[in-house]
Amino acid sequence: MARSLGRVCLGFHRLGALSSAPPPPSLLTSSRSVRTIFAPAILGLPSFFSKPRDFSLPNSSWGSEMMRLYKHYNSQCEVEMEGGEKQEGPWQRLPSYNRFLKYATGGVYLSKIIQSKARLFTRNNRDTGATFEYVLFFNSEEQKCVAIFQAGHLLEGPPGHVHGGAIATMIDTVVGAHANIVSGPVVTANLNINYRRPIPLGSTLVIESSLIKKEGKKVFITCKVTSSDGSKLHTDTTALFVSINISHLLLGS
Ligand SMILES: CCCCCCCC/C=C\CCCCCCCC(=O)SCCNC(=O)CCNC(=O)[C@H](O)C(C)(C)COP(=O)(O)OP(=O)(O)OC[C@H]1O[C@@H](n2cnc3c(N)ncnc32)[C@H](O)[C@@H]1OP(=O)(O)O
Repeated sequence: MARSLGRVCLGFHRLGALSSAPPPPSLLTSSRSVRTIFAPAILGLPSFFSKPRDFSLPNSSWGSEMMRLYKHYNSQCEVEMEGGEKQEGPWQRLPSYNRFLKYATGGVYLSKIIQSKARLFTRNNRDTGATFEYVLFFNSEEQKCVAIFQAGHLLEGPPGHVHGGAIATMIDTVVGAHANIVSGPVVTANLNINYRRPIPLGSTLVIESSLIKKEGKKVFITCKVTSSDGSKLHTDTTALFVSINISHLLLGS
């Protein structure tokens, strides 16, 4: 698949955090790169706006495995050419904010308080390291998405181990981001997870998704959760996403 296609932006995270009106649908499926779309000049924003926090950057709760894997993929986001010139590498780190679209209501009545306080489920804990610590990378040539995930102590299900719903949340996040990059706005229609081995709390995991096929409105993706060294398979998943019209989320149908 053409590389430019994979350089699809998730720029509306940023837009949603800063703008007072929903971005035009054309921006949501733009094929411009994350780096390009995030430039304040393109958004027409004055430079005095403070940047919203990007949760996918390292913080003090990240353990050595999390940091090792982060550096491994991050170092491949930009490569140095002969002569010292820098170029985009095979991987792209996807920034992550805690709200995509500030004024999306899903087409139903939401009170002003709910609208203003709504936050992305996986990015809503102020106690860093307690729940979902993760960073996503995308490789457009290989059509793969990889998340490095450190499972915090508040995600307990079976004693000492991660709750299956928390694992499903992370899988949905990775395959959802992947499907969105491939196809624009989508929702999960089916998520089929085989839980093979329990995951100890505090573990660092690699979640890797691969595109199987696109068929009209449908996107089929598979996903594996493994230990950080790849030696243990914790889950394998097949997922189906279906394209939606973004205006349904913004305005209702
Ligand atoms: C969300 C907006 C996008 C923003 C994403 C930003 C990404 C940012 C990056 C990262 C961060 C986080 C990322 C998180 C991601 C999380 C995603 C979620 O959790 S989404 C919430 C849970 N999902 C729902 O609530 C869906 C509820 N269901 C529906 O809305 C509908 O049922 C829908 C749209 C899935 C299907 O609606 P119909 O059935 O009216 O659509 P028809 O056009 O008839 O179906 C299209 C094709 O799909 C098949 N299909 C539909 N549902 C199926 C199913 N469950 N199993 C098998 N096939 C199914 C149908 O048979 C049809 O196939 P044929 O074209 O005829 O071949």
